[in-house]
Amino acid sequence: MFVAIDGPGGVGKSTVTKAVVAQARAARIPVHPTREPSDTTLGQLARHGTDEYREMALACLIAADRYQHQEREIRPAVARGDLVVSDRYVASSLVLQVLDGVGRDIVWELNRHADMPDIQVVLNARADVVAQRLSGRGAHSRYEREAGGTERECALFREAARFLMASGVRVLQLDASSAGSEEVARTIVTAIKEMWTRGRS
Ligand SMILES: Nc1ncnc2c1ncn2[C@@H]1O[C@H](COP(=O)(O)OP(=O)(O)O)[C@@H](O)[C@H]1O
Ligand SMILES: Cc1cn([C@H]2C[C@H](O)[C@@H](COP(=O)(O)OP(=O)(O)O)O2)c(=O)[nH]c1=O
Repeated sequence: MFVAIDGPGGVGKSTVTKAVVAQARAARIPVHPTREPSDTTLGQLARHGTDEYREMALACLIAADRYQHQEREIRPAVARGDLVVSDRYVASSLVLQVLDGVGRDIVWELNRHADMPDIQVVLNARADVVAQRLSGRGAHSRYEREAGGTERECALFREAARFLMASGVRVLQLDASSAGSEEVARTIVTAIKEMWTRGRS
């Protein structure tokens, strides 16, 4: 089973992903945590290259890393029977590459051969709350440094959630404005357990 957790920078994805992994392990589910960009050489080029690479070049670099990640890590872990939990996936491209000036149709086409997650979590929150968390943690990328970026990012994640749902993906939209990360994680793990048990009965 494959779960992706996406949302604006600073909303709490990494924190919630760690809590989901811990709670799923406590429920004796074998978990393979991962993230995108991946921790390979290609992924590091993307993660640390958002100032150097832009638009189509970055969209292709991110997609290339995603296909490599899928082939080498996600599919083998799913085949072993692990729950794969990825901090960021295609939904992030539908927002960040679009913010970067690439049309959504082109981003979607570049990602056409990417396996869709069994559950796509879109973690969102009020833009002022996200901006505050981001300033507390410090910006990690060009997108996070741009003024007014958070508001557009939050709105685009809502749009991406609708787009993915319309494309047949099971999307779980959660608001992390006032809920703590453990509470958000519990909601996600409940949805995972439901599907996990069904898949094994
Ligand atoms: N549910 C939450 N409530 C309050 N603060 C949170 C919550 N989730 C994360 N944080 C804090 O917000 C900041 C950004 O979280 P992080 O997990 O790094 O976000 P992301 O991975 O989405 O960029 C961190 O300082 C983290 O401790
Ligand atoms: C997954 C993904 C990441 N990125 C970029 C956004 C970020 O600048 C960078 C790293 O992701 P990010 O999760 O923000 O890194 P950190 O763990 O440091 O907070 O990769 C895209 O542009 N598109 C994508 O689809």
